Amino acid sequence: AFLLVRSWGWKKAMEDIPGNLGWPIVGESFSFISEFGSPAGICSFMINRQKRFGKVFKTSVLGRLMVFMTGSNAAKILLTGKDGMVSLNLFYTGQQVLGRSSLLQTNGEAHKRLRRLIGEPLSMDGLRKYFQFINNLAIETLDEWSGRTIFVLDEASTFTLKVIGNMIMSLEPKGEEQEKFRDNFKIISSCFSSLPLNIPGTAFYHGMKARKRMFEMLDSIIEKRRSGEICRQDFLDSLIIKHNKTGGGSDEEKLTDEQLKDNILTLLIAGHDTTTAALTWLIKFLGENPHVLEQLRIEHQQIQEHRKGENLSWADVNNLPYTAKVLSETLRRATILPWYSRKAAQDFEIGGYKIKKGWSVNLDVVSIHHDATVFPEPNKFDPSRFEAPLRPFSFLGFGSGPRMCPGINLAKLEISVFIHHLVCKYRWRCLEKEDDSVQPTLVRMPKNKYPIRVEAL
Ligand code: HEM
Repeated sequence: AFLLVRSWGWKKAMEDIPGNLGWPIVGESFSFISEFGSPAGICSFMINRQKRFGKVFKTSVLGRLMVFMTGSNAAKILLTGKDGMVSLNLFYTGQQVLGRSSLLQTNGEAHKRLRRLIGEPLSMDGLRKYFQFINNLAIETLDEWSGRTIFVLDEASTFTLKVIGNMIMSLEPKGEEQEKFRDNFKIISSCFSSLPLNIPGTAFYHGMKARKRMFEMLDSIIEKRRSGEICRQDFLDSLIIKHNKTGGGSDEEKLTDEQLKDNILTLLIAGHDTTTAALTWLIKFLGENPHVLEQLRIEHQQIQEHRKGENLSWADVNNLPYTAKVLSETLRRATILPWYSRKAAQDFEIGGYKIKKGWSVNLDVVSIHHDATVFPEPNKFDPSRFEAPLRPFSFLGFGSGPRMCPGINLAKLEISVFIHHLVCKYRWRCLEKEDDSVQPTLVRMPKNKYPIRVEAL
């Protein structure tokens, strides 16, 4: 009765917001699910409603009343608004998969504390020790591409999973443990956007089973680390040694086993698909824009000439101005996370619209990244847009504010190293005609997985 009364009250409060709340209870869930599979993927639902109602509209999906809005003012309020005004909004499946202690499900002081603990090993200093592993893995991976036809998306996925598996828990890139880790991770990741039906046969059911297996694997690794049987200087060790509840020191800085495991899974999920998608789009955009590829190649070949055949160094990777612009333009043009979702924790107002506590508010980032007043000819791939400083909140590739991506340095490192070896040693041609269709997933990725034929230069 409470839910019905509340829902009726909200519907009334939403009267001034354009849009359609669909059928009672199910709302517009069926359209949302069916439009997922269209060429524009998850964005299709939003774009179609914007055509009918404008950039601000309401809807109801999977039992949630939602408002979509866009613009730098809305971005500023939603992403950096005063403490406790909004929280991150995950669908039920995401909440169950990541666990209640996940960074994505904590707010306020608890969130700040977790960010601090996680942020340390992901800082530039903390990442330095993984550079050699990433460099060697990029060289090996690309060696295997040469003379073959490959799907970039699949290969990028294997590369980024090996990097993050090694960084977090020193997993070897080959072998039985890597295979098991990969299989479980794939099942968990694909259930993330599935329907919340936990019954045998469904993706969600398989995902939760795979999560259990992944946690058993983590338990056994944590046990070995604690007993001193194995000691590695990786992400897991840094959290176990400094922050585990069984160790000494103040409890303020400690993590329970549940927090440890939920957050390792959170980093895997949040860091894998995003970096895979970014690397794949970047290679695709380079293939479609030969003049950008040429300019990028010059930046990387200059490093090679300068080092006279010696390997890429840590200092080189941190000084790649054109590569940084190419990555930003990739994230703008592809906008791999099309909207950032928040739940109002109190009543507030944006652009004259009254938002009530409990509503979901989605910030449409696609429109922000394609605003022709900031990015003329928005569909053109042009890294020179990032030469001059941009208006605040006009580029949100890694988000902004307290929830800004903590994996930004790792993502940039992986992508820069990989691209260095790719453009210095190889050329490639796409085996299909240009197509911007995307997969039916939350993170936007090319539908055709970008099939290419690779040759040594
Ligand atoms: C190119 C690759 C990546 C992109 C484009 C990306 C993008 C983003 C964006 C836009 C957000 C903020 C979303 C929001 O405000 O709702 C975010 C948050 C997050 N990202 Fe990334 N990310 C990338 C790589 C990574 C990596 C490698 C990791 C981990 C190792 C990671 C971990 C996270 C986590 C844990 C959050 C949540 C932060 C919080 O709630 O405080 N990301 N990412």
